[in-house]
Amino acid sequence: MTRPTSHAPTLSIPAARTRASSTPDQDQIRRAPKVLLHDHLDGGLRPGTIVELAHETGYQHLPDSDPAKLGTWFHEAADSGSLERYLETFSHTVGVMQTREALVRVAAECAEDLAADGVVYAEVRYAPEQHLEAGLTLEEIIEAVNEGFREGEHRARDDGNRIRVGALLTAMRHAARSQEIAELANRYRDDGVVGFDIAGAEAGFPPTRHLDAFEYLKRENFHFTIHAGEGFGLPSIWQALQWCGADRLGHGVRIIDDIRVADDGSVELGRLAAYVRDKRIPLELCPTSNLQTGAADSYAGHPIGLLRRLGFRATVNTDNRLMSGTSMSHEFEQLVAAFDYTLDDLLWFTVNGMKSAFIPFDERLAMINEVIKPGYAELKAEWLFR
Ligand SMILES: O=c1[nH]cnc2c1ncn2[C@@H]1O[C@H](CO)[C@@H](O)[C@H]1O
Ligand SMILES: [Zn+2]
Repeated sequence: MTRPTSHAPTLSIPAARTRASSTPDQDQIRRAPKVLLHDHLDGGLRPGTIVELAHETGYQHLPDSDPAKLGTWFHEAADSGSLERYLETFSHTVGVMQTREALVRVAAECAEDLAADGVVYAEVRYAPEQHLEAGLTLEEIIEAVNEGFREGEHRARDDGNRIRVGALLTAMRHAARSQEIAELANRYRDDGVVGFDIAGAEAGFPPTRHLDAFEYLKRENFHFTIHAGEGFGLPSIWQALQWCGADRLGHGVRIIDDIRVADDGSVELGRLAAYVRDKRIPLELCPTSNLQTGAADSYAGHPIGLLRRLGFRATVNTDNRLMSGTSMSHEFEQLVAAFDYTLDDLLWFTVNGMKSAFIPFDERLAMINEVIKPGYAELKAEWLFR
């Protein structure tokens, strides 16, 4: 009697696991479904569009009229190490975004560009009060941007890319229009606007200056995020959460100041950091932008590595694609290079982003289960067909 030869079928299992979770390449990162919660409309224009709009609208102050050189100018000027100087560059983008046509175009191209980069859900913010110079009303501005987003979504679909874009209305923290902008955000909540934000220089302009606006939004059961913990540290984060009641933190990267890592590698969270982690407060982290404004030194040294390990609700974002010469794919590429992240890590950040979005829960869940997870599952199986 011959005994059947025994094979070792388990051999292929660890190999499959290793390959499925190996380092994603550039093309996979681009095709991976991505979620973007923190992107400024006036920080993401195509350089060629700025040049054309400047010509059409008579804007005379551009530092360069060659699109490639202009793109480089933005990147270099924003690379100053200071948030205040970084923000000065916005005068040129805001300068060419003063007409209805310009706003529609910029918003449409924004949606198209994000979709081409594999972003499936984005919340894009801008400050309506900065687009009043040529006589548009705040309502006309909001409607023009909404129209542009819808147009961009359609054009993306024609190109085979699916994206959904919601607007966040920002009030400038040095100004005094936050109540008015908050009311407008609430008024347009069923028409393209998903939340509210404050932005601009942080030091010297604490979020409590705008407490009325935040309390109003809370009474209306609406959503808001607050730029905090970028140009200023823990007190700003604390106010944003405990006085103003922010749903998310724009950046929030300086929460790292409340985390102590001992020489033996043990980690201790201060009360605020523990609150942020335990209450699952989403952090809209923007690595490249932080390098430019001095909030972090290098990708490898960026707090996102530790925050991810500690299980904070960390999300990855672009902030300003033009000023930072970045995209969601570029942010992910840098993190993969710095932290050796796998597709599973990128999926984790993406699901965190979608969980933290301001659209209804059932829609977030459907995005996660029907778009994001299947997208990553497909990428993870690709090695089988190579
Ligand atoms: O990272 C940032 N921190 C604070 N403010 C910002 C940042 N990026 C852009 N803005 C400001 O937000 C306005 C509306 O989009 C921009 O005009 C810019 O002044
Ligand atoms: Zn920002």
